[in-house]
Amino acid sequence: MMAEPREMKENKLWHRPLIIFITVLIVVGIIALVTTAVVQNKALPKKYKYGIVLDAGSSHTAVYIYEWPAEKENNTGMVRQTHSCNVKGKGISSYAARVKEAGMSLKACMDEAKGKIPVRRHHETPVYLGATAGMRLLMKENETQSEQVLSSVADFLRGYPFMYEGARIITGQEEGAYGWITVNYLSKNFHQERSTMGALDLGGASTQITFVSQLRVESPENSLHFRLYGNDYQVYTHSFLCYGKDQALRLTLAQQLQTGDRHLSDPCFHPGYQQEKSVDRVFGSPCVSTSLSRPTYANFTLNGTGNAKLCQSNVKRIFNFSSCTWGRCSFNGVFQPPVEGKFGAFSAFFFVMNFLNLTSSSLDESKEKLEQYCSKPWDEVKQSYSAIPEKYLAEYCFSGTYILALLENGYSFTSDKWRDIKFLKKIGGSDAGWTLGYMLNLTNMIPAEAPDAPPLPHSGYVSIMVLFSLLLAALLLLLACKVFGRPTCAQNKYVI
Ligand SMILES: O=P(O)(O)OP(=O)(O)OP(=O)(O)OC[C@H]1O[C@@H](n2cnc3c(O)ncnc32)[C@H](O)[C@@H]1O
Ligand SMILES: [Ca+2]
Repeated sequence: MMAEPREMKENKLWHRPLIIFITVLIVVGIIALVTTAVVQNKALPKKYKYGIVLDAGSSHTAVYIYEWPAEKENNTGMVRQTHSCNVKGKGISSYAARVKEAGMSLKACMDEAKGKIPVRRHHETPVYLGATAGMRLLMKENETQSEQVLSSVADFLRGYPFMYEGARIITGQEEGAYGWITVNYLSKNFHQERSTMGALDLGGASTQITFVSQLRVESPENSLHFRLYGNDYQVYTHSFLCYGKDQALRLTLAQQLQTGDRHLSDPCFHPGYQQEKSVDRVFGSPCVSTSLSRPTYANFTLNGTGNAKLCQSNVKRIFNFSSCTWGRCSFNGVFQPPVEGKFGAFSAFFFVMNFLNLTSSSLDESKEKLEQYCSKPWDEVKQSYSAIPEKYLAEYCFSGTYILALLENGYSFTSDKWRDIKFLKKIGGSDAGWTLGYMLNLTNMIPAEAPDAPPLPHSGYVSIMVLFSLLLAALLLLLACKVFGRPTCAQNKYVI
């Protein structure tokens, strides 16, 4: 080995601290880089937000509590139902004659909501009340009473520590649209290219049908346009007031009472079923056409005969198929394009079809099973289902027949299209219904454009940062070795 010239040796001596300094600087830099990346991207402790929606239906009121992670509120599918409470008693429209009590009827469920939502979130939790067909009917009958009922519930809700956001009657169009948004949001159908699902809702006083139609929606009142998460949707919707299952029963009974006989043989009720009913209950409804003549007697006796075929022909009479001024109609002169795609059928569609065990039957099978069920003697039925309230039990034969007639004859779900209907109550733990869609819309949680997603998941981002930092360190060390030629660098030790 040749001796190094003296000058070179001196130069290398001052190199040592410089190299150490640079190396320390690089190491500190890398540590800072990695730490920043980790701290910056560390999953923050989840902060939840809450929302309350009261569904003031014709038959009853339900209170729903929703929850979502605050930082992800614009992502589809993040909001979920955490709690629901059924208000005891009937719907708010039944308080027309004692309006002061309407608000108080909500107390138990609202107190429960107070306990379910963390106290520190109360003041920022919005509360919405939406009333549907029962209140729409009361509004027609007696506007003052309907306003009084609404102000009674509004005043009561204002007394809670939540953020009161209004109590109003929603339109049938809104009810259909928000039901459609709910089922598709919960099914995560607004993602990219997934096709949407139609929504079928059967209440006590109205029923809604909503679906995406490729065919032009001829009537403007049935046409909705949405841009959600970057996609455009042309949606058909219609709400039939008076065609919920309770009002449909009244319409059917009123038709049958036209014979003038106080003894009504009704094929929609089980053989052996007998009940004294009030004429006023039937004809007092604003749904019962004034063109029908009202019997002079106060009560009539309903005798069940249990014949689903006859029941079906009675039920069909409440639909008017004779006039249509559009290209095609469902019934009562209402425009409807042919049904398209899959459908989710919820509320009473589910309660009834689930009870009758028809949720996965074909149309023909459903008709057959229903005939058998309706023909069962009432005593036998009562014995077999002693846990079910008589009010519901007595009406399943009628309700099942009505549902089949509405879907097949009303909306034209043929045997092959029948398979596209899924009877459901919940989707991933949240109830199907208009309430979630209503809240998502009012809190601006459904953006028109898709939110920017981070290009990498958190773990991937950190891994890449660490890998690149190490690579950078190795390169810099190598560079340092080349430049300063220290003996610590393996190859250089022998070269120099
Ligand atoms: O939409 P609107 O028309 O305002 O009415 P609603 O919201 O009160 O209607 P629901 O979906 O709550 O209920 C629809 C109907 O189903 C009935 N119902 C509820 N639970 C039921 C069950 O378990 N079995 C049978 N019927 C049921 C209820 O009495 C109504 O007649
Ligand atoms: Ca409803």
